[in-house]
Amino acid sequence: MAAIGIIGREGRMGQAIAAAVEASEHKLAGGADKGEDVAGLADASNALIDFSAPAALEGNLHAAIGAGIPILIGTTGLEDRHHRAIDEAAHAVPVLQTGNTSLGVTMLAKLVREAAGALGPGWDIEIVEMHHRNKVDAPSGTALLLGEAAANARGVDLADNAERGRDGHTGARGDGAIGFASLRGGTVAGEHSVILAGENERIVLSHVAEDRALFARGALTGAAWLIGREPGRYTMEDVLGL
Ligand SMILES: NC(=O)C1=CN([C@@H]2O[C@H](COP(=O)(O)OP(=O)(O)OC[C@H]3O[C@@H](n4cnc5c(N)ncnc54)[C@H](OP(=O)(O)O)[C@@H]3O)[C@@H](O)[C@H]2O)C=CC1
Ligand SMILES: O=C(O)C1=N[C@H](C(=O)O)C[C@H](O)C1
Repeated sequence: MAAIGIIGREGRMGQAIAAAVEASEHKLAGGADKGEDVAGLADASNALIDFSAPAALEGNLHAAIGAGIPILIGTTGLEDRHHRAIDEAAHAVPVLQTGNTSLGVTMLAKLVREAAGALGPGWDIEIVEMHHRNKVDAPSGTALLLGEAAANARGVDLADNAERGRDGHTGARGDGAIGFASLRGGTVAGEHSVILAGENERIVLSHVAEDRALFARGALTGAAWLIGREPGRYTMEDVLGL
């Protein structure tokens, strides 16, 4: 049994994770929200789960390092500097950062990698996502994760090939571009489609999250898996053995 600390405890995901902990063999060490004592929470926990905001990331990593415990980061909207901070922290403690903790999306990313690699850049890739009206970042972390999978399979940098937020007279899509489109509305937990468009045919690979409890269970599985590991940066593929 592990004591789990939740950063962003009062948020939508924080509440779902607390419910997942309640239903598991593990126990809740406590939670922290904006302005609260993350270092103290870390000292009382065997692992931290962070679903809060990018601005909180560096402090949360320091708290995990200070307590010598692993941290799973589900927060999205991260920038390059955040990823550098995660890489640095992973020298000291086990860290898992992912835009999506579900088994289904982890599998989808593998399928995207395989399809994008086999079909080559002649097939255009567009990634469409829809989320609830309160989501604050776009494209979603999952869309970017799927875009990374496609770019890796093609041996290119996503940053150099992404087309985000098209509007107005954009001109034709670039050769080898990976396009993103974001829809927001209602209570949608998370829907992602990766469209591979060739000559007169399309492949559409999709994932539908029916309830955010799914992400909460995945986050708890991941955090528990990290306990006792060597310092390093891990993925959901490592956790799920995919
Ligand atoms: N990886 C995955 O599988 C998933 C990732 N997510 C991501 O998780 C994050 C949270 O999503 P969601 O729960 O819907 O968002 P919410 O806005 O509902 O919750 C965020 C929580 O974090 C708190 N918070 C904000 N800033 C800080 C801070 N500096 N320190 C500590 N706590 C803080 C907020 O408090 P306050 O309201 O006071 O600001 C709030 O309680 C988002 O980035 C989202 O994209 C979501 C689902 C799945
Ligand atoms: O904010 C959300 O709700 C979600 N965020 C994650 C993302 O940005 O991909 C994962 C999930 O789709 C729900």
